[in-house]
Amino acid sequence: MLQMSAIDSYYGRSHVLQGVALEAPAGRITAVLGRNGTGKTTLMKTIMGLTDRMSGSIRLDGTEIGHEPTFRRARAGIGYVPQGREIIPDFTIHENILMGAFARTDGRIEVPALVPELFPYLPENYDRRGGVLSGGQQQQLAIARALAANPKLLLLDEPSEGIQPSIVEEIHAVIARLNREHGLTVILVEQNIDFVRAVAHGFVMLEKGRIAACGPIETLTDDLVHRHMAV
Ligand SMILES: Nc1ncnc2c1ncn2[C@@H]1O[C@H](COP(=O)(O)OP(=O)(O)OP(=O)(O)O)[C@@H](O)[C@H]1O
Repeated sequence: MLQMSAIDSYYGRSHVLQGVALEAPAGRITAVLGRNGTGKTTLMKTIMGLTDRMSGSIRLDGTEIGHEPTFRRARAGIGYVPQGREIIPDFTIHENILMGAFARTDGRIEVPALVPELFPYLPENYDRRGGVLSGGQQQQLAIARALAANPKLLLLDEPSEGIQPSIVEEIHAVIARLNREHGLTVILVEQNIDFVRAVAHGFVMLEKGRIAACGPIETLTDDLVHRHMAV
């Protein structure tokens, strides 16, 4: 589905990703791991075209998209749930979800059928403003907004960050369902190794902007986790 090779990515003069390669096969969950500040969010932003500059190749189903503007990447089928969620606080739940639908190519500005099924809270509270929701509700909303674009590849940047544990489990269950029942390909930045081992098929481990290790999830050893993730 997505193949990145020889990726260098920059913010101004800051050279963050250095020679990164990643393969996210269709129908699979690929986890992006590593310590804070090592470039995980930059990797997601690079896929969306949101860093200042990059070189290298990003192919989506064989088509080079690495030099396309962000909106074309969204239209090509990449949904993005950013770190911190970036909900528009003054927009209602309904309006926030519909924002995602503008990336659809068929012009259907509507809430996808999947949303009430996965997140019943959202349609029951369409008129509430995004800014008054809890962290967990905002995360649900951010995922619903990404789904409204009908993506084939979903990028999730630390979806459990800053959310109370009981809600984290719900979010994790939704991610597993989106992949297993709905066939969505996922790239997931996640610190919870137990969850990663339970749902992911493959991983890349970043260290200071480079790939320190990658492979099938069975090869994510405790040693690798301790070496590259322990503080
Ligand atoms: N907008 C920016 N301008 C300049 N440097 C940035 C910018 N955003 C991030 N960086 C730098 O790039 C490096 C990688 O940051 P990034 O946010 O990708 O890491 P991360 O692995 O996602 O960390 P975290 O888990 O804390 O989110 C860090 O050194 C950070 O300071």
